[in-house]
Amino acid sequence: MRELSEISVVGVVGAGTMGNGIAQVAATAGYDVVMRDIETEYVERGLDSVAESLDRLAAKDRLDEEPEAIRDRIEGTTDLDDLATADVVVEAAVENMDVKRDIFADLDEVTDDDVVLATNTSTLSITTIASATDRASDVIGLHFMNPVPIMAGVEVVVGEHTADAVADFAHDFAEKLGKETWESDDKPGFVTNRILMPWINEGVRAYDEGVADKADIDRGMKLGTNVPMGPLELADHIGLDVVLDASETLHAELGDRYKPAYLVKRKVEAGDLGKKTGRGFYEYK
Ligand SMILES: NC(=O)c1ccc[n+]([C@@H]2O[C@H](COP(=O)([O-])OP(=O)(O)OC[C@H]3O[C@@H](n4cnc5c(N)ncnc54)[C@H](O)[C@@H]3O)[C@@H](O)[C@H]2O)c1
Repeated sequence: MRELSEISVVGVVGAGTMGNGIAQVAATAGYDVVMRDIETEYVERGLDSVAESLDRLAAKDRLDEEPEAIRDRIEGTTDLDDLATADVVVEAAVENMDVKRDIFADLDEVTDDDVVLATNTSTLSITTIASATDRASDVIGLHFMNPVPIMAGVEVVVGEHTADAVADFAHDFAEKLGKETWESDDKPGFVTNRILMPWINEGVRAYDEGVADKADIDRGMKLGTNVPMGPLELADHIGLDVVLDASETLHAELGDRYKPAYLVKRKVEAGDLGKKTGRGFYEYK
C-alpha cells in the first residue's frame, strides 16, 4: 500500500456534486488532482463548480492561496488512462452497483498495484464493489458529506477484506484534507444513511399525507430538533435521485421500514430532482 507521505496525485472518478467537491478539497490541501467524468460537458461543469466555490471561499477570506492556484492543480479529463498517475483514487460516480463495479475493475487495471481505491458510495456494499478487483484489501469507503468543502465529516467504511493499514490510511488521508472521521462497518447505509434516509422519507410522507405544509415540516424539524435543514430541504440539497437510489438499496437490504416515500419516486420520474434541476419540493433560481 502506498503510504500517505508518498501521495502527490489524487484521482477522482465523477465530476458531479461530490466528485468536484472532493477534487476541490484535495487541491486545496496541496495535491494535484485528476478528475475524470464520461463527457467533456460534465467535466467542464464540475470545474466551473469548483471555480465558483473557491471564489466564494476566497471572498470570505477562507483560503490560504489564490483560488486560481488551487484550481490549476485540478486536471479534468474523460480519459480513464489519465488516472494511471494517481497515488490514491476516490470514486464518486452514480450510485449504481454495476457502474461502480465496472469502474473498480477498470481502476484495478489502470492504477499501480499499491494504490488505495476508495468509494464515496452512500449505501452500496464496499465488499461487493471490492470484489470486482484483485485487491479487495486496498478498497475502502470514504464517504464525504455534501457540500464537501463545507462539511467537516468523512465516514470511513471498512469492507470485509479491507486491510487495517488501509483503514488507518483512509482516516489519515481524510484528516490531511481537513476532515474529521468516524468508522463504520460495511452494513447497509453505514451509520449516517441508515439513520438519515428513513428520516427524510418520513418527512416526505408527512407532507404527502397532509400533516403540515412543507415549510412547516422543515421549520418544525429545524426549530424542534436543532438540525440545520429540514427533511424536504435536505432531500432537495442531496438530489432526489440520490435519495431514491439510497432508499431503494436500504429497502432491499433491510426491509419494509426503509420503503421509499411514493412522492420521492414520482418527483424523480417527473425529472424534479431538487436544487440541481431547479425544482424539487421547492423551486430554485
Ligand atoms: N449528493 C449527495 O449528497 C451525496 C453525499 C454523499 C455521497 N454521495 C454519493 O456520491 C456519489 C456521487 O453522487 P453525486 O451526488 O455526486 O452524483 P451526481 O449525479 O452529481 O454525479 C455523478 C457523476 O458521475 C458521473 N459518472 C457516471 N458514470 C461514470 C463513470 N463510469 N466514470 C466517471 N464518471 C461517471 C456522471 O456523469 C456524473 O457527472 C454517489 O455514489 C452518491 O451516492 C452523494
